[in-house]
Amino acid sequence: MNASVPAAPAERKAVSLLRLRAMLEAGEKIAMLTAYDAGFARAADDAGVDSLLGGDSLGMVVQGGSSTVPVTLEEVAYHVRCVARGRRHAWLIADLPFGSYEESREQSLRSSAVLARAGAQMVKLEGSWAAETVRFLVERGIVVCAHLGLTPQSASALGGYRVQGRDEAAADRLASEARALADAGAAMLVLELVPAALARRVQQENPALVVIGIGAGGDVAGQVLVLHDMLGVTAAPMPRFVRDFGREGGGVREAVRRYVAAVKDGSFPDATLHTY
Ligand SMILES: Nc1nc(=O)c2c([nH]1)NC[C@@H]1CN(c3ccc(C(=O)N[C@@H](CCC(=O)O)C(=O)O)cc3)CN21
Ligand SMILES: CC(C)C(=O)C(=O)O
Ligand SMILES: [Mg+2]
Repeated sequence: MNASVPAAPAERKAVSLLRLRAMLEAGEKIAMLTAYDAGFARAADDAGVDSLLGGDSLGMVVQGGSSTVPVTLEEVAYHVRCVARGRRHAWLIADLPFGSYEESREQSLRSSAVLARAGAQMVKLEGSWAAETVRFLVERGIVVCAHLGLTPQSASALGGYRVQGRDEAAADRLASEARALADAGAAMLVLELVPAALARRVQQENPALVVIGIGAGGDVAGQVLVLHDMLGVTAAPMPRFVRDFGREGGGVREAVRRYVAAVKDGSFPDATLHTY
């Protein structure tokens, strides 16, 4: 017997959709980050993130572009394949990039299959118009996340990276779009850059929908940030909803641990600093 040998750590189970729903029900906040390669995916997974998103934000933070619009399905699939090799526990989501799902339901299924083969467990698509596409995908066994509010693939049409759903009519419209997407079978919804009160309303009106906020306040199931932003890699100016978790040092795993802890204990996002 060797008293200095520590007990084996409790087995950490892979995060499933059921687990995410149970977290929502229990009020345990979900911590999500983007990831683009195996090394950072493993680091973030080790540090306890619940979910990883292979985001089309790769067009900005990896490729150095100024929008997500030029990103292709093949590029997302490449990065998701890398992330899938690094991930161990986190629920893996992949963005359907601009032009890969809008043409037809058939196109959306073909593109989703490419991402599923790359290792994605769920695909995410932007847009208030997408309920019928979501229904079609869900009926065929794809797990779908919708994305409303600031939808970067249509930022030009929205007038730039601006807060969405500010006035009452726009808020009501967004709330009914969220309901339609949930009714169509979306299991998750990313709400980006909307007032905290609107995000809270959407979560309350759709109690089984896992609502993940980014610049949407804290009264939702969980949070997502772009990895490069929360590590302090992205050059200023950053959106106001970002906090640099790398500033206190200790490396990537420590920074991600601080993010996960802050999401779980409700100290991120801060109601005055990070919400609109
Ligand atoms: N690195 C990076 N981080 C992101 O969060 C991100 C991307 N890239 N690319 C895709 C979209 C674009 N995003 C953005 C980009 C800029 C603002 C921004 O400048 N917002 C201002 C003003 C908003 C307003 O008041 O209307 C802010 O202060 O937050 C917000 C979201 C979020 N997404
Ligand atoms: C910021 C998140 C929600 C995203 O869609 C991305 O990183 O592409
Ligand atoms: Mg995206």
